[in-house]
Amino acid sequence: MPVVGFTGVSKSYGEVRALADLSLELHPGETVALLGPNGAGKSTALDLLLGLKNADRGAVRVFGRTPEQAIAEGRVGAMLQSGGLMEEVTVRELVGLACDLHPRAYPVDQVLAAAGITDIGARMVDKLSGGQEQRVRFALATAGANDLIVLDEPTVGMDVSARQAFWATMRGQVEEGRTVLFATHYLEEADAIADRVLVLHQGRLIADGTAAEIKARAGARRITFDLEGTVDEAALRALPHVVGLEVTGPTVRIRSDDADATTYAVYGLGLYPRNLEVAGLGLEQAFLAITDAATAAGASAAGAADDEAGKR
Ligand SMILES: Nc1ncnc2c1ncn2[C@@H]1O[C@H](COP(=O)(O)OP(=O)(O)OP(=O)(O)O)[C@@H](O)[C@H]1O
Repeated sequence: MPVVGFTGVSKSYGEVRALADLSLELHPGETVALLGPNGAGKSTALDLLLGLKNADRGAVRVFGRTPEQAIAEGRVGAMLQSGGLMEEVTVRELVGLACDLHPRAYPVDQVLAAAGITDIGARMVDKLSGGQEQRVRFALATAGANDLIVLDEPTVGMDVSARQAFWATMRGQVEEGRTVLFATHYLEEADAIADRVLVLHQGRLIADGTAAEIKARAGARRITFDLEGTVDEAALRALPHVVGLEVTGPTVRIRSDDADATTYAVYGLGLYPRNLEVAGLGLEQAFLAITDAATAAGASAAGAADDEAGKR
């Protein structure tokens, strides 16, 4: 049974369509990054998964149950961006409360230690720095033995060492067999941590695979070299497998989905490229390439629809 199942899920806020016919499954033990530009629908998807909002159409299942049932059974822990922490309590009291409420709670001291906040246990919650507050949220999400942990931009506001400690703790959770789903704008985190990456764009799933697969799909490699004399952009653009071209003075940057064939063809033009480098695209560049292509496809589909409407 999948840990999470979205089947044909749509959700709108008035005129704004946040999710459009979204279907996906998460499997036990996966660490999944949910990526997408601002407004892509990530938080909406997580809110539906946690039963905080209802879908207009389609079904959301968590361990084969409704989100509310799965949460009531203590199978899901969540760390969200929104919502303030309770005031006028200490960190230890707040985490203790979360442990009291959890059907499968860990001892408070263990939760505090795992989140790296033992030393601020006596501090009032409303006196914390942004990064400390994030760690407290993390402690609340891991107060008990959850099978699924859902994190919305978990490391925002954390410094470098807090981030490293956070992900080390999460790795420990995954090693114990938990499934982790996290939304993020930090693509290097997705690349380093996730074994599966989902890309949402305008409420639709436009990519689903390992980071390596997504990089490969995005037009894979970047070829950079310098040329002497005038650069014939049209000739370079017409080379086989070129999916992007950028020329700055003597420097040519080509994005190619077959770097070997493109490089061979550069020599075939009788050119002598200097300082030649071939490098893989990073996940960030791949993400931009995929989402830009989806935006362009959406715009041309809208344009075609307008043309059709114009003909009528
Ligand atoms: N309560 C709401 N009322 C009206 N529109 C909303 C509401 N919540 C979200 N939206 C809209 O729905 C769309 C999806 O929003 P959502 O917050 O799910 O995106 P996101 O991918 O999490 O974005 P971000 O990366 O900026 O956090 C956006 O266009 C947003 O403006």
